[in-house]
Amino acid sequence: MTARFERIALIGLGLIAGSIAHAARRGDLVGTLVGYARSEATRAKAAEIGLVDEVAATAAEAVKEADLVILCVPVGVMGAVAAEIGPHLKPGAILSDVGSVKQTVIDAVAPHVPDGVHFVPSHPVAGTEHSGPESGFATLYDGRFTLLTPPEGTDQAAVDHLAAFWRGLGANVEEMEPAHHDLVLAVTSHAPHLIAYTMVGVADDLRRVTHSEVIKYSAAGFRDFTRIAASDPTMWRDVFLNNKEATLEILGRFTEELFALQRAIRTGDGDTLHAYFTRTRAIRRGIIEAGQDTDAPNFGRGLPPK
Ligand SMILES: NC(=O)C1=CN([C@@H]2O[C@H](COP(=O)(O)OP(=O)(O)OC[C@H]3O[C@@H](n4cnc5c(N)ncnc54)[C@H](O)[C@@H]3O)[C@@H](O)[C@H]2O)C=CC1
Ligand SMILES: O=C(O)C(=O)Cc1ccc(O)cc1
Repeated sequence: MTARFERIALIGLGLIAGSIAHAARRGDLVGTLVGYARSEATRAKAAEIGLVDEVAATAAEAVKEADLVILCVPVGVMGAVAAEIGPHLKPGAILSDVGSVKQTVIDAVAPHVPDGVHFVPSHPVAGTEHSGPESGFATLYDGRFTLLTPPEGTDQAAVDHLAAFWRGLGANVEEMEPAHHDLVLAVTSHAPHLIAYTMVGVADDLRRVTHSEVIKYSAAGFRDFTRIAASDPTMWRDVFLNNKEATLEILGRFTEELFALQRAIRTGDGDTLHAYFTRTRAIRRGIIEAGQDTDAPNFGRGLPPK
């Protein structure tokens, strides 16, 4: 199965599209890259830095003749963009997206996909807190997962072609049910982002009492929170509004556990705290042992011998 496409259109030209462009060129996976973004300033910047071969004046213009179209816009506007480009998609083309939420995106996009166009939703589980056309880089997807969530009955050749493309970009590819994807991501990404936003907000409130000490004495954990809390506000507003149920479910459980630990602290119940932290430490070690933390210093080598 070839991983290459002759003409790829990227709608939205930020971190994720930019990284696809760089990685596709690195892997010689594309003939011509065409791009479109809503703002004139973003289109001008993309043209200036040569992010794509052609910058189109409209989304409809961008997708004409493209064999692969990838929607790289915030989750909340996927449906509107699909409505705009739907009538202009080439028969036989693959339409995909990179949204962090899958079920609502599928519900919003699918009605605008004409017969003969194959809709294969995807989610690269890789990113940074940066956004915009200059933030992309070729290695973003290396060794990371991209999850494909094709609706039932999707053309298998189209799924295989898109999977081969993502592998060419450096990713490991797996398929998942959309609703399951949204629950998993609520636990591993969406709820943690909300917690980071909250923690940084609390620290900012405290700063008025402690002056600059909150920033000055930030330990590594809090610095990571500030990095995550610097992520794009539009993108994350849309993630929460579109993965409402799963995120609320996980946050409900989170607050219950938090209350239990709060109580253990108040009552001096060290056994509960120690048992809890022992369990969570084992989870982290399990991730490293399975070789699944590509950022860990010992990635791929497991834990040092005991
Ligand atoms: N940032 C991250 O770490 C990750 C983001 N994603 C998903 O990827 C998508 C894009 O995110 P980023 O590249 O980070 O965002 P970004 O903010 O860097 O880029 C978004 C782009 O979409 C354009 N845009 C916004 N509304 C538009 C519209 N109505 N029509 C045309 N263009 C429009 C903007 O001009 C910008 O070029 C989002 O759906 C996000 O959930 C997925 C994985 C990781
Ligand atoms: O920067 C981080 O720590 C991230 O968590 C990146 C990220 C953000 C959104 C996604 O849907 C997937 C990955």
